[in-house]
Amino acid sequence: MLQAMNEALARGKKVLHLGQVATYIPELGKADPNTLAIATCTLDGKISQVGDVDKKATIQSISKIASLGLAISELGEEKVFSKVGVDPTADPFNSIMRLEMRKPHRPQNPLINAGAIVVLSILPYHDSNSRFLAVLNLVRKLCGNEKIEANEQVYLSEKATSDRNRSLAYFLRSVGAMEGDIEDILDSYFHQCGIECSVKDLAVMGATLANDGINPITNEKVLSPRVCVLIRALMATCGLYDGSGEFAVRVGIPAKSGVGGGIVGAVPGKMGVATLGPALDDKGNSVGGIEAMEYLSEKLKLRVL
Ligand SMILES: NC(=O)CC[C@H](N)C(=O)O
Repeated sequence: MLQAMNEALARGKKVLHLGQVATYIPELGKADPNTLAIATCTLDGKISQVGDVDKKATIQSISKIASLGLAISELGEEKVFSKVGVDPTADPFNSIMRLEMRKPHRPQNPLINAGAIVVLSILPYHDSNSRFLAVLNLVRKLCGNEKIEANEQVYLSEKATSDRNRSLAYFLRSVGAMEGDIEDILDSYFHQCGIECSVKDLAVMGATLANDGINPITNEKVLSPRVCVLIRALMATCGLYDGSGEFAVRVGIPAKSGVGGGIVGAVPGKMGVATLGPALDDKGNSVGGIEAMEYLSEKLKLRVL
């Protein structure tokens, strides 16, 4: 295992120069583009990790898995998927265009920004902080790490600059696709995107999703098997936005990326696999992470798609 991971790391490091760290959230611009780490967690709880494993990064869009899991668990799939669709998009994660063009004006899936914001708006909590704490609690359980916290600088940096997400949310409310206090809903969105994890945390999250909701480290039942089936299907089709098709062809594992540089993969019945490398391609996905996962998937025969 470790040998294959070290080879994957070397492959990934070779392409880091092709990517750039996200700068549209100013704090993310401080990340070191030359770092890359890989971790795996098997369903019998064995963790392996290589590379810059001490680095942490904010999970950004990976948090959308947790808020979706929470929403389906608390409200049921029928209610959630009456507000957001389950179809992939060929548009960037923060695109506005199709929200106006498509009728009804419903975000195409819960893993693009518009969809994730709508999902947060229907969660049965009364304010930003209680919504955020529920998502944080679920991330901690998925990762089996009670010490996970948000990086307040990254959260506040996004909050201070996120005109695009504000535009999405106010537009959605204007067409009746969501209700509520937009600034309060967005505050919990920015806060959950700022949750900070190590590559090991992400590998355990992937393993919990691969294990139908039972965390292989803590043995806690975190999500139901049905919720995990839905999340994995959406990861496979929408997890890397407009890069999802290419990722399915190259890697073949249900996965979710974030602009902090993380990618979480869930190989059903086998393992979680994660990478952390903040140099991103033009779709906001980790260049080194994709390259490393492609190698590892081939070498360890992890492909399921
Ligand atoms: N792709 C991402 O990780 C996007 C998340 C980020 N917080 C945003 O809304 O822009």
